[in-house]
Amino acid sequence: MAAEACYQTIGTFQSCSLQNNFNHHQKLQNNLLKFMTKDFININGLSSRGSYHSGQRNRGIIRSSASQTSLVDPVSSPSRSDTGETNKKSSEAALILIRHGESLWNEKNLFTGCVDVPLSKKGIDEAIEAGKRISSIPVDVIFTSALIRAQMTAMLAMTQHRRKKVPVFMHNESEQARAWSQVFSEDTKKQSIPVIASWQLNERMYGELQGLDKQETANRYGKEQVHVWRRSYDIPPPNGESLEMCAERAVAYFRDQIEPQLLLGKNVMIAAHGNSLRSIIMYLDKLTSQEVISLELSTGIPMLYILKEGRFIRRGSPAGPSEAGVYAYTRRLALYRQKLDEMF
Ligand SMILES: O=C(O)[C@H](O)COP(=O)(O)O
Repeated sequence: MAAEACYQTIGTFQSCSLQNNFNHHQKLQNNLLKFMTKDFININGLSSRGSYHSGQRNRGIIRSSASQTSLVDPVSSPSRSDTGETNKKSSEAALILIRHGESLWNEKNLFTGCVDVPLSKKGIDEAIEAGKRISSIPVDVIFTSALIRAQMTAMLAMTQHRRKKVPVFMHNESEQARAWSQVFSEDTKKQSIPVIASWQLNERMYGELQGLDKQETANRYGKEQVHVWRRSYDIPPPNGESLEMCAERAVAYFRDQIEPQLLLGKNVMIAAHGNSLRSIIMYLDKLTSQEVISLELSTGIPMLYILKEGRFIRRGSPAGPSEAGVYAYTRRLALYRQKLDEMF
């Protein structure tokens, strides 16, 4: 089916009120799954410049190797961990990436890097809005950085989640921390989402630029030099990290600690930073070092991937809590959302 007609089908699907018109929804859902096994339209996802921005509808077709065969085969059950099943290897999992909301130093246009500053009021609002946009997508475990702006973003976003599980920070920094933060109720554990903070997901360390005003720095060193420090792949700022160096730690952590969770069928949210996420997206989308330098991430915009049989398929950014189109991406997400509608 032509992409345009498929897009219109999604549009019709979105106009369907999921709560009270299940039969119509089911019929549309089946039709849509049929259509979307061929071409996938990236809704609100990558713009032509390779950036993720809110509210941008992109009718471009993104063909990934997986979507050229079947989009995502319907799976029988919603999130396995929701059904209490053991950690059996699953063929599919959702991955949500969110760059932290605006920080107080973003607001002042200061280089931040690994300096630990909180969100601004706007950043708090962005985090809550991001939470609304992913409120019906399953989350079984959250990874974040050691920096408060990413941690605040994760926690604020989860206040909007419909499943109402409680994110619980894991404290493994010492034996005593682990012992003193234990939970002794299996039921309570089932109603919790572990949050794991690691420095490997921190923003790139900006060295001697940290705390400097970006405009003043351009005035002092020249616009071109600052652009090279900010957006080259392998040239670090003075005594700081290059994107390549940031990618070495962030991608290694993703592959060692996060990807195994996804392969077990766990649905994951990562709340992190512009450059640590750019390096992870470089890995997920198999971007070259040339392609990644033009990738920009807005603060607080969630991005959805589906891991399907070992392949990451980009799904773009859910436009809003009622974005039925997101759930058309895979039957499993649609079933999860239907289960939430029944539960709450
Ligand atoms: O650390 C910072 O200053 C920002 O979060 C990211 O800055 P950049 O967009 O200049 O890499």
